[in-house]
Amino acid sequence: MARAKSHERGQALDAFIEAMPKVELHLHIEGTLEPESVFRFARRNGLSLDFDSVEALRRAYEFQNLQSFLDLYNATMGVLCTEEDFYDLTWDYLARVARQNVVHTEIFFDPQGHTCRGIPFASVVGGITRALAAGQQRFGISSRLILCFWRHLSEAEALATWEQAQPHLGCFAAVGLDSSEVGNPPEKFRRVYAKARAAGLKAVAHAGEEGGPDYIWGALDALGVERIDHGVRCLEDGQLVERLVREEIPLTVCPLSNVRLRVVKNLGSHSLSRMLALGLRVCVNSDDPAYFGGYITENFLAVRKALELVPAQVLTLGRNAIDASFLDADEKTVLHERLEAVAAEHGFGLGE
Ligand code: HPA
Ligand SMILES: [Zn+2]
Repeated sequence: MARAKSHERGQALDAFIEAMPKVELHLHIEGTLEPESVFRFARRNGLSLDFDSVEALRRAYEFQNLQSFLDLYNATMGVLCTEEDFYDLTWDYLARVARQNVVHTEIFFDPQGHTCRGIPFASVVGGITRALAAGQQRFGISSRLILCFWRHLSEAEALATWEQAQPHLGCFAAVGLDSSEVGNPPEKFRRVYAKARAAGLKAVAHAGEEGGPDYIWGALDALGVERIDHGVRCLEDGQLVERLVREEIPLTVCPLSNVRLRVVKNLGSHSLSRMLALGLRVCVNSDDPAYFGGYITENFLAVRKALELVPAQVLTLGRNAIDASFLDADEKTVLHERLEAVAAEHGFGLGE
């Protein structure tokens, strides 16, 4: 009887999760490259692949750690060649998450993964930004674009990328830092981040995914970031947790990614609930959904079930994402009102 009741409550919360207007803040657009699209882009660009079928490629989506994922991710993005490819990739993502009620998304892209193959910077940015504008028109999804530096490359290469970005600065809300974390600490990118912040961009960085708490301290102190991407390893350092809580630094947590990259053993042992209880500003995101088994709704549904989240926790995650976004205050107010309205319709009112 008690079990039936709790099953019903779970189902009601899942219905709310599906309907909830969602904000995504940690999404690599190249990580939305579904196996079918890898083949479609390869075909139209006359490229051959190391895999002879979509199924064979999907079977390769089995990772031991961050690096084994990055090796495949960096290789498959090689099918993206033309502005049209970047447009289609971004459009496909927006069309898919429109069905998941995503209302705002802040998207990373990795320019160095393309310019290193001779693809013009302008083709990459042009295709993505045209699709984002079309997505706003067609689906009402607002967006921001975040230029990421690959941290396994040198500081000089990041500075050269920053120079290439100059004609397009109006397209970017922020700079970010991704790729192989351990051995490539934030301090390596102090100067390029200083330039980006001086140009009026905001700053975020992946830190505390595979790297320890030092990488989070470094991102805050050397790079001046406003958000930490992942950040789950902050729990190993009480003083750091205190600071993140006190300074209200958002952490863009990606549960399915953490499982697939073996940052955590399984979802049931994920620290998301603990982080919420500590007052950390966590939100739920998909990272590289084509590779990790789910977009934002699947991430929410999976943690709801594995961690037995209650409505108040789901609402806090939704509210945190709105607050952590780079939208202005009026835009945030509108999204909060939309979220609370849908929550009320589902019987999960304010104060839950
Ligand atoms: O989760 C990630 N970590 C680091 N680099 C990445 N590039 C795409 N996804 C990731
Ligand atoms: Zn990421």
